[in-house]
Amino acid sequence: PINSWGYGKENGPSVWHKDFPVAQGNRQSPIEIIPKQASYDPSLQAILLNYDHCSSINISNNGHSVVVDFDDSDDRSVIQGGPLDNPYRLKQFHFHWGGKGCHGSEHTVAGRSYASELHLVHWNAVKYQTFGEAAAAPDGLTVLAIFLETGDEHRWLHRITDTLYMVKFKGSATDFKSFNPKCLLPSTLQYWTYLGSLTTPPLHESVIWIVLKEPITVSERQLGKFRMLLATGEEEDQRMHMENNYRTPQPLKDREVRSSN
Ligand SMILES: Cc1ccnc(S(N)(=O)=O)n1
Ligand SMILES: [Zn+2]
Repeated sequence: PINSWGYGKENGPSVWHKDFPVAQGNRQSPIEIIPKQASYDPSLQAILLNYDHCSSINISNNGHSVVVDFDDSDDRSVIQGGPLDNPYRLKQFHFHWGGKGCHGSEHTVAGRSYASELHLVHWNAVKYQTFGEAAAAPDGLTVLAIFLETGDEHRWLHRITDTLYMVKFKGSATDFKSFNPKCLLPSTLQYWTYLGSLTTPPLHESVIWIVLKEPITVSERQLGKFRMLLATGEEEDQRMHMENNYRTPQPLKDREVRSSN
């Protein structure tokens, strides 16, 4: 059935096109970013994140990733500037990661992949009434992508990794209030931007991607806690760890990648 997609051999990215033909479309994500081929665009503005009154609601395991949802009933948490024509509201953030070693990110940079990638998903509430409507529109969403590399412990990520045991099973959720994702940003907000898609089904071609150049550093121990999450529910007897939940780079086709600097 259409909702059984995953990252396994039988239901992974190589067969998603059967249920979601747009998987073979002209603006799919992720992509390999080749810095030397990106064009510096002086008209690109700085990214502005107004997350100060953000209100996270809960953290949950949807079987594909771990997701922190936000109250998007008003413009309290928005991203603006950069390539965007208007503010976009923060809806949720989630992660993609590997099994071990340095694979796990979705976007790659000149062939190099990172251990993980954080996606902050925002929607255009100026032009569209609901997230669902925006998710189907070519300028409906913007996702801020942040690379995670392994090294020293991240001083704030523990607030997330310490709760992961409570959402071990697919379908589990727990309260997760007043978490401001600004603490997960790198020190500079230089970025690449291009037009792409959701990287998981339904793969809608509705995302203005903003990929930060500077990764954040997390420890192997912190990353290991993500790998303890299960892609299976508490009632299922075949336990499957949630790891390698990333799609590999898709054809760039007729797109350009712009650089902020
Ligand atoms: C909300 C949502 C759904 C599907 N895929 C994504 S992603 N991985 O492109 O950010 N986000
Ligand atoms: Zn994602």
